[in-house]
Amino acid sequence: MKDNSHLSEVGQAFIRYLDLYFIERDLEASLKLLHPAIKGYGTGLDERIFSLADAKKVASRDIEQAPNPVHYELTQLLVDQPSDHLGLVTCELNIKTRILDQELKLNSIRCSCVLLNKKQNWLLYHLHLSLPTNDHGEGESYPIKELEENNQLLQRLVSEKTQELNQALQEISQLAATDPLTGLHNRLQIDKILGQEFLRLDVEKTDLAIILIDLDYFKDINDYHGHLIGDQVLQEVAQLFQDHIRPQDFAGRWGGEEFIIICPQLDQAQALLLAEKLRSQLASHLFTLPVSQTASFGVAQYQPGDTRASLLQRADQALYLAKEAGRNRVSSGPF
Ligand SMILES: Nc1nc2c(ncn2[C@@H]2O[C@H](COP(=O)(O)OP(=O)(O)OP(=O)(O)O)[C@@H](O)[C@H]2O)c(=O)[nH]1
Repeated sequence: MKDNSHLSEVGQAFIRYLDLYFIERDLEASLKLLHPAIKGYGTGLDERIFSLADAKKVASRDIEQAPNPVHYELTQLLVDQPSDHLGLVTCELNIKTRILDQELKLNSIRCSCVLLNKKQNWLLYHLHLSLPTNDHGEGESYPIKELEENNQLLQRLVSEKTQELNQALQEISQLAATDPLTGLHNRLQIDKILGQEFLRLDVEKTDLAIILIDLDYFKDINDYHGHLIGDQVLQEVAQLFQDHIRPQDFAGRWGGEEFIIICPQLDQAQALLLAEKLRSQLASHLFTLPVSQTASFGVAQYQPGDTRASLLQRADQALYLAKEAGRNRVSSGPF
C-alpha cells in the first residue's frame, strides 16, 4: 500500500477509488465511493454515465471483461479544493493488466474528476476518462478503445452474415424440398413427411390415409400440344389439388405425372370422399388452355403393421385398379 498521507482528503479519496476499482476490481466497494448523482464518460464508445445505474453497468462490464488487477501509475496528479465541499482532480495515468493471457498496456489515460463532500465523505460526482487520439504510445500493446470499436464492427458483421446465411439456408432447404415445376413437395420431402406421420401414428394412435394420383393419357397432351403446354397443365393440376385439400394435408409430386396427397387423421371412407372431390373437380375443370384432363386415384388407409412401402404399395395397387377399370375414377381395392 502506497503512503498517501501527503495527499489531501480529496486526493486520498480519489486514490482509494482507483485502488478499489483498478487493483481490487471490487465493484460494490468502488460504487460506494460514487455520488448518487454521478455523471460522466468512460473511454468506451458507449460508456455514457448519466446515473449510478449507468456507472454500475459500465464498471461491471469492464471488470467482467478484465477481471485481473489493473496496475496503474499516475504520471500526473493535480488535486484542488476550491471549497469545503468541492474537490477537483486532474490526472494522467498508465495502466496495465492481463486479459486472457495477454498483456494489456495503455498509456496517458486522462482523467478529470469532481468530488463532493457528502456527510464527511468525499464522493465522485463527476468522472471523465479519455484516451489521446494520436498514435499509440511507446510500449502500448493493447489499445482497448480500438479493440472495442473493432469488436462492435465484428459483432455487426457477424450478425449481418448470420442473418444472410440463415436466409440462404432457408431458401436452400425450401428448394431442396420443393418440386420446381409445380411448387408442391418433392418426392424426397413427401417421403420425409410420411416418415414423420408414421412416428406420430405410434404416439397418437390416429388415422392416416394416402391418395396416389396419376393423370390419364397425359402423354397425349404432350404429343398434341407439346411439352411446354404439358408443363402448364401439370402446374394447373397441382394448383387445383392444392386448392381443394385440407390445410393439414400434404400435396406432393410423386413422379412425372403422378401426385400424392398425405392425409393425416383421415380414414379410408373420408379419404375416398376427398379423392372423389379432387377427381370431379379436375374432370370438370376449365383449363386456361384448350385441353381437358382427368386422373385416376388410388386410396389406402394405414393399417397396424404397415411400413411406408406397404402403404404406398396398396395405394399403387388401388391406382392400378382405377386405371384398369377405365380411368377417371377412385379405387381403394379390394385386394
Ligand atoms: N410436359 C411434361 N410431361 C411429362 C413430365 N413428366 C412426365 N411427363 C410425360 O408424362 C407422360 C406419361 O405417359 P404414360 O406413362 O404413357 O402415361 P399416360 O399417357 O398418362 O397414360 P396412363 O397413365 O396410362 O393413363 C409421358 O409422355 C411423359 O413424357 C413433365 O415434367 N412435363
